Amino acid sequence: MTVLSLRGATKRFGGLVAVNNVDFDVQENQVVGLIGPNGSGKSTTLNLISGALKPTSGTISLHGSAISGLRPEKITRKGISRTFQLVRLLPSMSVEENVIAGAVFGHRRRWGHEAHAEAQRLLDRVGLGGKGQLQIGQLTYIDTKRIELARALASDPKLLLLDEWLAGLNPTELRTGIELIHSLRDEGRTIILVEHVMDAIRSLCDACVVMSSGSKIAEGTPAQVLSDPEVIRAYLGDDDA
Ligand SMILES: Nc1ncnc2c1ncn2[C@@H]1O[C@H](COP(=O)(O)OP(=O)(O)OP(=O)(O)O)[C@@H](O)[C@H]1O
Repeated sequence: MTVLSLRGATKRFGGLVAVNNVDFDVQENQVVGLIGPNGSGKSTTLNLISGALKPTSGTISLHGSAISGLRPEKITRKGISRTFQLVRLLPSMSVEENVIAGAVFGHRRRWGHEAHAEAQRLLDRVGLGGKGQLQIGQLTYIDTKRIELARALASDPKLLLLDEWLAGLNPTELRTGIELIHSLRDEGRTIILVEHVMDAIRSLCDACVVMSSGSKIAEGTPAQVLSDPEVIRAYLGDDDA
């Protein structure tokens, strides 16, 4: 079953076309990698899906209903939740309170004791068990990424958007992170990940969409797209061509 469809999705910033007429579908329970060189439009595409930005033209549908143009909180309530490339947390709140904020405002809204219990479960899940009472400023970078994931999961999303969530992790943490994403898929979630870590793309993704200069240039399994000459050219640049 198709969870998400982009048709002609386009975003202009003045004269710059950051996302140019992009089409792709994401099937239920798939992990889809959105890859491409720096500045190719991946984060902007995630922003169009999550509602942080409105498309200039084109349509984005969730389970067949258009969501393009809806406000981000409406889209979250419909079951899409995300992490940000630059971690965004509420610095004056504790770790647990940040996760509870996700539960209160999300798709599946929880309050009081239920929100607290769920926050504890999610903190355990992402490897932050016992750290719920710490302040955000006391955490390492990696732990802030873990909280972002717990906060995104607190709304019980059907579709999870991960924007370079694995960036900056050391090899051991990367293995743990990849296992964590696998386990999220195993519990029935659909995931789109923007990622530069190719080992993660190879081991996690059922399908990849490759972008370059705002356009989709390839689509297929990781093995297919990563051996596609146009994709290799886009990553390496045309200088040696
Ligand atoms: N708010 C904005 N205003 C103007 N230009 C923008 C804005 N956001 C992104 N851009 C431009 O749109 C293009 C695509 O940027 P985007 O961040 O989507 O690329 P990306 O593929 O996610 O890159 P990276 O891998 O470096 O994160 C870039 O040229 C960028 O400078």
